[in-house]
Amino acid sequence: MSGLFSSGLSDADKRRALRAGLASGDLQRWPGAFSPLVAKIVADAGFEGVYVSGAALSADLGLPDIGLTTLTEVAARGGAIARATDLPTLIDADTGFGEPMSAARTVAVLEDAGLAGCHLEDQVNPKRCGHLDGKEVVGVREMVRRLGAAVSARRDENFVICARTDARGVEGLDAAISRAKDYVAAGADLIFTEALADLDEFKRFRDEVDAPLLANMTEFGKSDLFTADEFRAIGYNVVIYPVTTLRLAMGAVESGLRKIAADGTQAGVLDGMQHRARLYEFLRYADYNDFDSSIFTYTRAGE
Ligand SMILES: C[C@](O)(C(=O)O)[C@H](CC(=O)O)C(=O)O
Ligand SMILES: [Mg+2]
Repeated sequence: MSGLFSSGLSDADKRRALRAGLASGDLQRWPGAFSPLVAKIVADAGFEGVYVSGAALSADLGLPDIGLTTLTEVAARGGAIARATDLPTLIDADTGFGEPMSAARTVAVLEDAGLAGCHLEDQVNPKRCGHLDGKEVVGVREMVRRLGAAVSARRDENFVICARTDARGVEGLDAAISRAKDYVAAGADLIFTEALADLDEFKRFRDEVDAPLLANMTEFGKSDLFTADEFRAIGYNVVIYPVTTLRLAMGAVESGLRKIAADGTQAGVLDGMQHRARLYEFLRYADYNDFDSSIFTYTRAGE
């Protein structure tokens, strides 16, 4: 019955797996999961890890991604998602929810919630989506302080601290690369290269930064959509599809509801739905029934 009520692996095991994936030289593909059930489908589809997007988490609460969510909300949802599978989960911690001491507390709380790692970005507070214009970054020293505090708060040395630089769109590529080097020196385990323009820019980062690198393949943003093989060919370590599952689901929800409103029945949209039977497979309904019947196998006195 392993993994029935929570993950089948310990948090420490998942963090070790995340470290091994980063060291493997193979591309790690982490789709965003906006709910624990979505994380189960990510695992079933054969991906190496799960990502929890700040943009998707805020959108799910009906909010724009401008730093309105709290650490408590993010840790609770992220923890529930992390516990839904045996895969490691990396979560978006935005700017760390405050000043450096708050960033340190953020790491401790996310560790306690069962996450395998988080990313902190070098934007000013309140942050913006990395693919919009008009964002601002803090100075390098400020971000190094943010990272240093985060790294010092970690108790499991395998919890991954990923540093994201948003500087490409603000200060240019050279500055972004130079910041990445400073962030590695400050203890970052992974560098999130945000909103690069083309594959050559990803290559430049790969050539110049001696640390695992993460590419963000968010749709409708500043970067074209490159394939997993293109990232493998240039030696990137991780690709995320942060808001993809939310966009897929919301596209289906919106068009499905319009059709039901027009037709007066769901009959015309059944084919696009996850069947009850498939849902029960993901939820392991049968295993819960077995568990239940193995617990309640008592007989009444005299029977
Ligand atoms: C990766 C990201 O930080 C997220 O919250 O998922 C976003 C994604 C998006 O808004 O498309 C970002 O790139 O800023
Ligand atoms: Mg984000």
